[in-house]
Amino acid sequence: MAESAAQSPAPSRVVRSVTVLGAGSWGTTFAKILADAGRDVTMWARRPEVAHEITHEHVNSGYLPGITLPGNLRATSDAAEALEGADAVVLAVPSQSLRSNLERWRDLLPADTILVSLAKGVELGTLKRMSEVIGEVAGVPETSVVVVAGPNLAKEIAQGQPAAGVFACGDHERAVAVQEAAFTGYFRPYTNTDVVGSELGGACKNVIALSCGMAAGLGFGANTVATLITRGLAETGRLGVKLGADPMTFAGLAGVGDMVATCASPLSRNRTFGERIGKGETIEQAQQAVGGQVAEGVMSCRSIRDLAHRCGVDMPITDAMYRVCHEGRDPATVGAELLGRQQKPERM
Ligand SMILES: NC(=O)C1=CN([C@@H]2O[C@H](COP(=O)(O)OP(=O)(O)OC[C@H]3O[C@@H](n4cnc5c(N)ncnc54)[C@H](O)[C@@H]3O)[C@@H](O)[C@H]2O)C=CC1
Ligand SMILES: O=C(CO)COP(=O)(O)O
Repeated sequence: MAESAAQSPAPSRVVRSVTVLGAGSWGTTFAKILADAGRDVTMWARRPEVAHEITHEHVNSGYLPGITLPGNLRATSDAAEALEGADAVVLAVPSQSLRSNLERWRDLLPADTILVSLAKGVELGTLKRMSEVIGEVAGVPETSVVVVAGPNLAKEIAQGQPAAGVFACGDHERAVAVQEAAFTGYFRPYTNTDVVGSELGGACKNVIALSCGMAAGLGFGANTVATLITRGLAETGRLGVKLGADPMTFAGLAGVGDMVATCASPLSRNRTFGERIGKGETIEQAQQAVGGQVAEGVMSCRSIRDLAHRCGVDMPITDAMYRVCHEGRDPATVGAELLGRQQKPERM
């Protein structure tokens, strides 16, 4: 059968060895996917004891308790050793620390390696998307960065539960090469050329997941959550379109897919954080509830709000999350204000 134009062609670039920089929940899970797909994978962990545990005991007990990692997955806390000869380098640290980490790694990156971003956020201050930060720091075109997005709660994928992701890149050949490298029986990656939409989908849904968690914590049910998901998608789409995204991306894995998974799952750190706040806990208590891991939406509600203001885009739910997380406002009062805004048509 002739190959249809819609199918991904066989990659002309082949990714054999991959370095994953960051040994948190998604970094370790993504490394497991690549190792299960037969790649030669080395992880970098900040703490030597974490690297030792991954290599010798095949577990990362702090981030993925109960998960056995493949025997061909090894880790080191020496970034130079981890990066040597990598065909692709996966950046798996939180978005607000990506710049400072990458500045340390920049001179160690192999020439023409494929840079892959797992981070879902918008940088505070610069208001840049992660591929823009990576392009700037690494001195490569931002269009060469492969962005991973979609409904990918780490724990479920680490357990081998079926899921799909989307690998977005302006250079289709690079996206296809990473797609091929991460294709396993349980994880199905698609490609997309809309990097702006894919990155904004991933960053904005964390903020909306905070709001869904708060609604649940306040005792509200499925209608409230569905309303927040749908209107959250509407404000994400408004920002995305203003910044050049394809609106159809928000109907895909990076949009509605990730929005539904994160807003509905008790595994989501953002939703959990929001739920604790809704139940009356402080920011510090909510932070403890996510076990020291990063709930990206807490910082992203500020950067995305600033980006929306700069673009003249109305993002009322994001604005509400900013008021709760950064101005100490009461979630019930902010929720009532959100509901009582000037009435308007659904689509405008
Ligand atoms: N966990 C998940 O299910 C998913 C996470 N993501 C995104 O992937 C990115 C990484 O997430 P996770 O691996 O889950 O994060 P995590 O909080 O589980 O781990 C972060 C890792 O980065 C390292 N790190 C280096 N510098 C750091 C710093 N300054 N502050 C904090 N940690 C630092 C930590 O040691 C740790 O190994 C985030 O942007 C997240 O939104 C995306 C999809 C799924
Ligand atoms: O991005 C994620 C799922 O796609 C993970 O969400 P949390 O960071 O809220 O756990």
